[in-house]
Amino acid sequence: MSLQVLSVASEAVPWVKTGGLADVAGALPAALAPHGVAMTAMIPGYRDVLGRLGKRPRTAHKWPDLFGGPARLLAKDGMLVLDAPHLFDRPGRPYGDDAGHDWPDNWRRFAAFARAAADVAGGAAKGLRFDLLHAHDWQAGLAPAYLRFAPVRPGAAPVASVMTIHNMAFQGYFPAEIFPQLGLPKQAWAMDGVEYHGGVGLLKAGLESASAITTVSPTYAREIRQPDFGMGLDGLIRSRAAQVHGIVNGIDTAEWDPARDPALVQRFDAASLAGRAANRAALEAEFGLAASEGPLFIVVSRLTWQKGMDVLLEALDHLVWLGGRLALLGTGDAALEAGFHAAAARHPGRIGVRIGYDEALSHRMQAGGDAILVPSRFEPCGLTQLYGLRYGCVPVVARTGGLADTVIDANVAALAIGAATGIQFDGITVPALKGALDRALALWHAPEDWQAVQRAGMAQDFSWHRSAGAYAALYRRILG
Ligand SMILES: Nc1ncnc2c1ncn2[C@@H]1O[C@H](COP(=O)(O)OP(=O)(O)O[C@H]2O[C@H](CO)[C@@H](O)[C@H](O)[C@H]2O)[C@@H](O)[C@H]1O
Repeated sequence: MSLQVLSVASEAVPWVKTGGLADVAGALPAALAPHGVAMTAMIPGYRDVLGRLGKRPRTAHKWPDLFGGPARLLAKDGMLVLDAPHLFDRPGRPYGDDAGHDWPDNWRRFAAFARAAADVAGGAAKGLRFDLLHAHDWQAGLAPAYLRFAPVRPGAAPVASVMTIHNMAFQGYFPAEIFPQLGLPKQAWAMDGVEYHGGVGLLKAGLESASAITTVSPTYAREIRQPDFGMGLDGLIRSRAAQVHGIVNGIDTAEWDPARDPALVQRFDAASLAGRAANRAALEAEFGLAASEGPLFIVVSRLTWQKGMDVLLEALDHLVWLGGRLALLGTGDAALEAGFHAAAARHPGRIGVRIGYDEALSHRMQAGGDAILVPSRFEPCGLTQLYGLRYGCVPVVARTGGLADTVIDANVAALAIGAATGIQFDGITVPALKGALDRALALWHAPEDWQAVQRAGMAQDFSWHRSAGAYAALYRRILG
């Protein structure tokens, strides 16, 4: 019989997405099915999600009072949605208002979500049975802690859990005053419980309590043992090193398939790379860029410090000087948004900027761009370089985290054996990035090498199959 796993995440495609977590949480259930794992995803009932649930979802469970109001568990198409209007039915975004301020009650919203998930995994909802709970990021971090410290059925065999870190920078840290309201027993207030630097750490609680920890690439799993990357939790990661696993993300190869993608002006594959030209011309028109002999770089990213966007800004004059152009799509820090607008004004026809979130445009950019820039300071896995590889858009990436694990640098040896798939550089500094751009231009001016790199990237298998198998094996190991 299949293993029954409850996946608990604050976002999942196609329902709600602010970043890569949604891609992964959305893809895992289908990816795990061939490995004998029946995964059910549980997400919060944000207003948009409820609006799109359609008619007559089944009510699978009710809580008369879940952290201050009634709540229901809705089941629809194999997915579970926590309908708790006092926590999730409001305008704005999943974690904050439209102006970008976090909701002040985020601790309560996600403690309730985690409590409900632990209840469901523990067998509270009639007809739903689970062998294991898989929690993603801080928003689900308390779920393993509830299973450990306050199970719905005290005395029953504890439900096993996995805690996945998609980004160590977001830890869900709240003041100590919330602790008495979490419904956890006193012994949970401990170094190896939820206490963290005198407050409550939601991700920390999950990392201490889960049966195993995963992160989304082997290199990041190693990096977070170091203070620079562990961001305060490196000691914990070192102490649990035997239970920490790096499993690289896959991508949805049906959604991201240049031979079938409905968003593209012209579809193509590795044998018909010339088909990219029409996509490139369309992209130039869309971004107001002048045609040129040089490569068209793209960026699809949150505009943040993590993504090295401040460093990129400082390298843009060099990029243009080299004969390159840039089309950028992203949202994030106001100062960075303003900086990219200013760069576009300084280099009309050379730099085009679109501030916003646009899924279809991101597909057109991967199809029409020549190279994608990912100069992240840290990157647990990264998905946009994987989309780039699949679309023949050569990744130029920092050698960190999942970027180090998924791109093969076009050094002389790798080029000689046809293995190179992109360009990597060390250290997120302006000179290092400029050096990478110099190398990209040199490769661009050797068209045979460039195309070999494109084709080698497109030949890689980044489907979920292997990684889903690794998750399935981990679940089985935990359950003995
Ligand atoms: N303006 C925009 N318009 C359209 N689409 C946009 C967009 N900005 C971003 N995206 C899309 O959002 C996703 C971002 O995923 P990433 O993995 O690159 O980073 P993120 O930091 O969000 O995820 C975290 O979790 C994921 C999943 O584990 C890790 O890969 C990653 O390293 C970690 O930081 C991609 O699908 C990208 O195409």
